[in-house]
Amino acid sequence: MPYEAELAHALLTVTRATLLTRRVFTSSTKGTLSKTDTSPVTIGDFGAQALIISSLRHAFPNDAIIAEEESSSLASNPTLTSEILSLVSSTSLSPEEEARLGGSIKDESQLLSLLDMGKSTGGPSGRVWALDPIDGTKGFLRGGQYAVCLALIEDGDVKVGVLGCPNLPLSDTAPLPTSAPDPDDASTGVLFSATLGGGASSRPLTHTSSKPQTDGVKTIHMHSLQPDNIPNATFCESVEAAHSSHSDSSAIAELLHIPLSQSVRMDSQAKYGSIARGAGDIYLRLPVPGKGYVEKIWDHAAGDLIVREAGGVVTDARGQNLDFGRGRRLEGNTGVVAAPQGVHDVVIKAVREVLEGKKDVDR
Ligand SMILES: Nc1ncnc2c1ncn2[C@@H]1O[C@H](COP(=O)(O)O)[C@@H](OP(=O)(O)O)[C@H]1O
Ligand SMILES: [Mg+2]
Ligand SMILES: [Mg+2]
Ligand SMILES: [Mg+2]
Repeated sequence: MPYEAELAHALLTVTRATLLTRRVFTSSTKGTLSKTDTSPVTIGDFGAQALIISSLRHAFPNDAIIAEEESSSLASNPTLTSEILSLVSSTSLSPEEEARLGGSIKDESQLLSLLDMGKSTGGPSGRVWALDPIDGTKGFLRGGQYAVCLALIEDGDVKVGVLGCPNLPLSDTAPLPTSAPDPDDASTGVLFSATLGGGASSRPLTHTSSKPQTDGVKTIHMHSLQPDNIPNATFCESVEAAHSSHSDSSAIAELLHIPLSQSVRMDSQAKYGSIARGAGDIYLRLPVPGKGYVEKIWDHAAGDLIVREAGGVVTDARGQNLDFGRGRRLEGNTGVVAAPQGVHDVVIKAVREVLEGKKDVDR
């Protein structure tokens, strides 16, 4: 299977990092800092990023890396740096698995330099890994959903995608969660993955060295929805109204005769994983008027491939494919609309009607 080695590595390194973030999630102090753009970052984000970059440098030393965080956000904070080092030093993987990932991080200076190895500018050619160590940091802090996200992009196309979603139900048939997860619940925690042309899968996040990662793997599919059934569809969107316009999504739902009670708000790329396994149908991310925000590739690369491999279509709000070959951001796109193949056209038509109807007013 093409990209077998990359997928196996991505699954293991995302597992190790997600288990680290789970330890921070359940701890009372998360070492939260505010970045220059006022968005939050925690010792969980830094720890997961350092561990994943360290393993990628070990296994694929010639590949470029684009990652969200950088050491300057730590603002030379020695207390937090040493907390992160102790966090990355404790592992629940076996010695063999640790060896596959290149082992642990030695000291603070190695930790800081690893954090800064994700500054590639990307572009249309070559191999680049896109890493979001915690997507949905606000959800992570609120006790909601978050995801550890890693994708391999080659010549602008996503070839491998893995999402670690520790707070989603393990069961593919469980409904979209609407309340805060119970981190002690053994039926919580799932990994989603896909390779281009190889389909999409889910598997339990619960990891012990005696339980290989091939245990419990299931192929996942989106619901096969047809236009007549759209009023029965569930849609999901960001919890944060600043990240996706809630008023536009309500107008679109109304146009499609989808009751608002069928909308679920959740943080992170857990939305992509959820619709890919049929625990929801449509993901809307609608540009907030007047902001001119350009989406980051690490917020979408893994989820885009997982949904497409599960039988869905992912485009921006104008119906264009997401273009991951334009650098660190999705410079050619605005918003995201993901839906099953049978209804994506109809959803885009409604999205365009609502967004273009207000074009002269506020965008
Ligand atoms: N104004 C904005 N519009 C859209 N997305 C935004 C945004 N400001 C921040 N984001 C992104 O939204 C991501 C979270 O998405 P969601 O709202 O679906 O959970 C954040 O990822 P991080 O949490 O990794 O920083 C961040 O990159
Ligand atoms: Mg962030
Ligand atoms: Mg993110
Ligand atoms: Mg993040």
